[in-house]
Amino acid sequence: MKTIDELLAEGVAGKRVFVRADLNVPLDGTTITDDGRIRAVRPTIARLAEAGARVVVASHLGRPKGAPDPAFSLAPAAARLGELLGADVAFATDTVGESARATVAALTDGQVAVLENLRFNAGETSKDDAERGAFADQLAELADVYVGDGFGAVHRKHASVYDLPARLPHAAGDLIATEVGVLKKLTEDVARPYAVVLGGAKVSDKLGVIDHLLEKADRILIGGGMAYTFLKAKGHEVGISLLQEDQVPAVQGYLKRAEELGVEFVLPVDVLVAREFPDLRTKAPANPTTVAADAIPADQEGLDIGPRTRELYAAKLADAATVFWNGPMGVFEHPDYAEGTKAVAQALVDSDAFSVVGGGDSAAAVRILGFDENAFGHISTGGGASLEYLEGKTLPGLAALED
Ligand SMILES: Nc1ncnc2c1ncn2[C@@H]1O[C@H](COP(=O)(O)OP(=O)(O)O)[C@@H](O)[C@H]1O
Ligand SMILES: O=C(OP(=O)(O)O)[C@H](O)COP(=O)(O)O
Repeated sequence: MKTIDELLAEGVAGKRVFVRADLNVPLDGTTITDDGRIRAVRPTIARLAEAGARVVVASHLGRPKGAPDPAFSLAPAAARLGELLGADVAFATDTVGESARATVAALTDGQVAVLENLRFNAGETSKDDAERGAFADQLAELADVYVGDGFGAVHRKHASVYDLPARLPHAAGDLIATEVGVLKKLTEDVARPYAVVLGGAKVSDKLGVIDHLLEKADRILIGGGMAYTFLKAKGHEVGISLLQEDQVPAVQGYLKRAEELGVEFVLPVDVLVAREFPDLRTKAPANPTTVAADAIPADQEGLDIGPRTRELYAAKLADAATVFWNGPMGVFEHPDYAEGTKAVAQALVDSDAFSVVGGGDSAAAVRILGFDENAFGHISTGGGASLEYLEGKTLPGLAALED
């Protein structure tokens, strides 16, 4: 892959450089609750701008349905990027339309613009090659050079990630270079015991990676929304908790194979439950109750691991030499459900293990809950992306950057 250093050596002054970033930051209304992903890509954008490029930054935010939706606007992220760069950042109110074309045409050397959310266009995520290609053609008109630096999205075969770099001279940004450098070590030479902690809400996306992790990890700890499909697979009722019913047979297969391979699966022994999902805006008290993991009431939802599970997980992480963690243990955005995630973060801080925390929300959780980023081996901007990298899969957004 061509690096930013090589690109700068060739000269970018006056060129329109398209930077595919991952500015998918957590928002409370229009307030960014954690700007880690913007800070992570800032150096690449700054270096290009300082070298006189006309930088066109593009990203997705959330999962809008292929049409404009103000709740998923990138305007707050563009404003924050401007603050971090200490420069005016222009914002196009569409992605490939009149506003984008005019905004890019008005850029002078060294200036930065952000386009509106790529996923406001159905072509971005389409499974149809022609539809994605047509959108990539429109994006290609806005740039002379492509820089891939949205590590969190490199596992997505999307127009801006996969099809666009095929249409323009391309290079990998500094963030992708750093992320791949750290994760590569975990695939080559991992100190044991190697523990993997999985949680979060993107259950269907991430259950599949377990199949491969069984070959790599010594211990797999399951929490967050992921836990309930496992508890169901063990024959327990999970009430109205997040459940991937169609994956239950696959999970039963993982549990069986783990036993055969001598991989230890650690599941919650107790959970915090409530009748309703908490209000994340008002943070009104949720008054959860603690129940055994095999006694979740039919009308209640599991929203965090319980106190006995916190202790169990801390003990299972204490003697690990390597830990990879993706996915919060509970709905950490609400204080009543943050203790499980805090306990795992604290266990990593306390242990001597080399720890990698990956994922937009997991990385945000660690910072929002007050932990020092430097207490972890590496905080990755990608959850699904790093899991699929560790799985050994060819990631579309990395393959597309090869020479
Ligand atoms: N038991 C649960 N039920 C529903 N959502 C959960 C549960 N536990 C955690 N979550 C949610 O998971 C989200 C993060 O999941 P995910 O996107 O998979 O992680 P990451 O961004 O770190 O890869 C958080 O917003 C959190 O509130
Ligand atoms: O947040 C992201 O991934 P992550 O939650 O796995 O870290 C990326 O921005 C990718 O988003 P997507 O999972 O909607 O494609």
